[in-house]
Amino acid sequence: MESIGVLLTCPMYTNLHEELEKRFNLFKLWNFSSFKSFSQTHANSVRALVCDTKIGANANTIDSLPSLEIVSTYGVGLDKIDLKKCREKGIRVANTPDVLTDDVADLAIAHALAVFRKIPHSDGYVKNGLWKHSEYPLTTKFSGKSVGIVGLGRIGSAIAKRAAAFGCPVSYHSRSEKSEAGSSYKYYPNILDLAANSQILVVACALTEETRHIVNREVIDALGPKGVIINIGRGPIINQRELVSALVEGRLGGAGLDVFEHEPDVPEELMSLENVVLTPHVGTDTVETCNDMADLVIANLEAHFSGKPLLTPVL
Ligand SMILES: O=CC(=O)O
Repeated sequence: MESIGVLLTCPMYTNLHEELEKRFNLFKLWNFSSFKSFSQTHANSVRALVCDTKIGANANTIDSLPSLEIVSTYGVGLDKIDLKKCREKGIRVANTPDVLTDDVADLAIAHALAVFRKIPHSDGYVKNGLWKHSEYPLTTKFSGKSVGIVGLGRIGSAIAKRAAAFGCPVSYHSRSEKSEAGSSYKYYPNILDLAANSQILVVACALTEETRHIVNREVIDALGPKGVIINIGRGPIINQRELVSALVEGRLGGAGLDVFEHEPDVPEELMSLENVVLTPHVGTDTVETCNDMADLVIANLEAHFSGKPLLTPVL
């Protein structure tokens, strides 16, 4: 397959780059001054595109690559891929679900614990020598808090399982009631009712036109000044301006955020809040999971170019 042109949209994971380079004719977009300068010389050679959550495959990219057959994304989210365009042009799409579920769910729980028990803040307290002067103030219990999950897909379900193990009653909102959730988790057809009946709201749904800003001022106010929002999904699912003002004004109790509306920019107002825990979109970023994701990206490409069924097809 050495002659098959594969375009990598941005730096992802060194092992993935190396493994792709062994198997394909790999083009790294960031080695060119612009997409235009790349496509002027190499557009016809590209039969596959490997993208991620930072740089995906928009309509312009897809239209500029006349030989494109498959988009294999290093991640589960599809919000940076123009799926409609891929469908129209018969371009296959694959992602890396399942292998990353545990890590993202673990991080959601870690964020909840970090916010309620103020772990990063109390870590700073010890490291800055403040413990010698006074005891650390009391924090808030996480076990047993009611957890409302927005989106009970693979990741949302894994978070529900973990939250239940902490004795947290779990409810959820999604487009439709999930039969497999049975009587374990209460379903709210309306996100406002979910927020009003939860102490923690965990955002775990995909970003789509329907879910953009689904967590708005009303939802934040329904959660209230003791409520906590955890977001391991995508930044734009929450109206970030409203989230920041609710945190600054004390209308929301705290937040654990792995994703933001304009990554890597994070609102300055959040930096000094001790009830806010921030991580740089690292839900899937463990060595184990990144290796599994890289293997899956490659396995999907190899399956496609050998005429076999994709392992994890989206389209
Ligand atoms: O954000 C990470 C992913 O979509 O896999």
